[in-house]
Amino acid sequence: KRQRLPPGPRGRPLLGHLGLIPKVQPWLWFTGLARNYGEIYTLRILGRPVIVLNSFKSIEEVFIRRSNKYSNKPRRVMGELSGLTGSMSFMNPGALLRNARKQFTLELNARGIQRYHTTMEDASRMLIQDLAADLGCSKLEDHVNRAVGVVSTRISFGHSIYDPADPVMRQARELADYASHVLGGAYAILDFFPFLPSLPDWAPGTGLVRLAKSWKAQLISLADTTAGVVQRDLMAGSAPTSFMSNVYSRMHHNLEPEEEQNAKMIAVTMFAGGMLPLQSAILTFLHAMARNPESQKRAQEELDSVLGGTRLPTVADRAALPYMTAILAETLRWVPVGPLISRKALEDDEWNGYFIPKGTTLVANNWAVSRDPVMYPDPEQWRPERYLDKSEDIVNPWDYAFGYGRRKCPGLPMTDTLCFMIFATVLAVFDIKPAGRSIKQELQTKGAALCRIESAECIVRVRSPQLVGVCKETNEMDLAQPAASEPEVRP
Ligand code: HEM
Repeated sequence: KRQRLPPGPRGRPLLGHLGLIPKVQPWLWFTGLARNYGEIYTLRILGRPVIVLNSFKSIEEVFIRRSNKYSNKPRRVMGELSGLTGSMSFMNPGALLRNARKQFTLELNARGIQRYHTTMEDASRMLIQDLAADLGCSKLEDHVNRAVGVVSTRISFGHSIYDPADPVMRQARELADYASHVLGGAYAILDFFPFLPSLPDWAPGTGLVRLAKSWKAQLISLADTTAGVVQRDLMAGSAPTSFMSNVYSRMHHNLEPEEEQNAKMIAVTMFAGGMLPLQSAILTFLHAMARNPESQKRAQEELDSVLGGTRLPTVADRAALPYMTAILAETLRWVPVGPLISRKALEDDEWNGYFIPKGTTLVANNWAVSRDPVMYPDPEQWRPERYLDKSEDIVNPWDYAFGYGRRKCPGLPMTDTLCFMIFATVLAVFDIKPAGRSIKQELQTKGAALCRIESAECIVRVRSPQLVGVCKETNEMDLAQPAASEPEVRP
């Protein structure tokens, strides 16, 4: 019997489903289709198949068990034109990606990240100070960006940038935002008509090419600026430990120009690439706490029982705070930062009685996984307890929220520790409350390749003035210096 693609909804003549996929919260549309067409279905875009996988089991079988065939990314011409193919998320498997992931992981695996624990604890305290000075949370996103930025820049090139309006931070945030739109297919017209870039400048559609060139210039300037800072510090003999300083020191400054260029791109990815997902997770947490006072109270009781209300949490307290870890798991599930993850089939394949032609785009619908009512009863409800009840057959959100197989997010260990520190410190010091009288019941999300809640809608009230005082003792000088207690773990 001739094998076929998974069945799916009918599209329009020629266009297929092009134009039918909503620009706002597309993950809801993809998930809605799964209710009618089952956990695997096919869409068509201009005649090309797109297979959507909507269950953890099917994604695991394809993206993880067959990751040798499904680790390629769909082509993004706009990414190529703007130089983004030098950053990991846009690379295809090969020596360049292998090397980038190896270097990244060497710096930020669970052991490597220990060198930055103190920086993370200090950044959490800085966030407390910012919130204490703005209890109405009128500049909440700035405060979150500052805390995340301080850690990301410190790890990547050794300097903590405190001002969210700093040009380097602004450029990095803009670039990250642009990259997430490219990944999310905002400029897909170039993928379907890849000849557009070779048309003369005056031709319609070529404005995108000029736009790509300006982003490329911004990317190069950012990479050169940060590497320049590290070189200056090394010359002065005062370079704090960081990814970039470690690369230069390890290679005794004998880097080939191409190796140096690759390392610079990894450094930029390390701080710019992580900022938006971290920001999303922290805002989700604050929003969830504001609308779930019972859950907040339980977490605070757990914190008080361990800290006695007299000291701030540290990374070492993690094992004694299982409910805090459950809150982090529920944050990753409730608003999955990467709701739709794409791959391209490397070769013709057969799976589950279906034929998958070479070049087919496959989409892992992480939103659908997070809403699976069998794994997560009442999936729209915020319920961290679900991870503590060992009798429930439950998939750990760490197994999908960070992606799959050979492309799984290398920022996981950093996220895990930083989010834990920030969540625990905020709850030890503040009560989080809704910003208005009531809070919208329906969860509103926004974004492209990266998803986040529309608005955190919260304010804070000090529950421990004593701990706010402890946070004030952390000053910016402490953050700027490598802490003496940071262990040296590099081989
Ligand atoms: C809440 C935090 C985060 C979440 C939920 C998250 C999620 C993801 C997801 C879903 C992917 C796609 C994986 C795939 O294609 O299978 C990814 C890739 C990636 N993430 Fe994260 N991420 C987070 C934080 C970070 C941080 C802090 C960094 C940097 C320090 C980072 C760096 C990267 C990189 C470089 C890739 C590309 C990997 C590749 O394509 O090989 N992420 N992340």
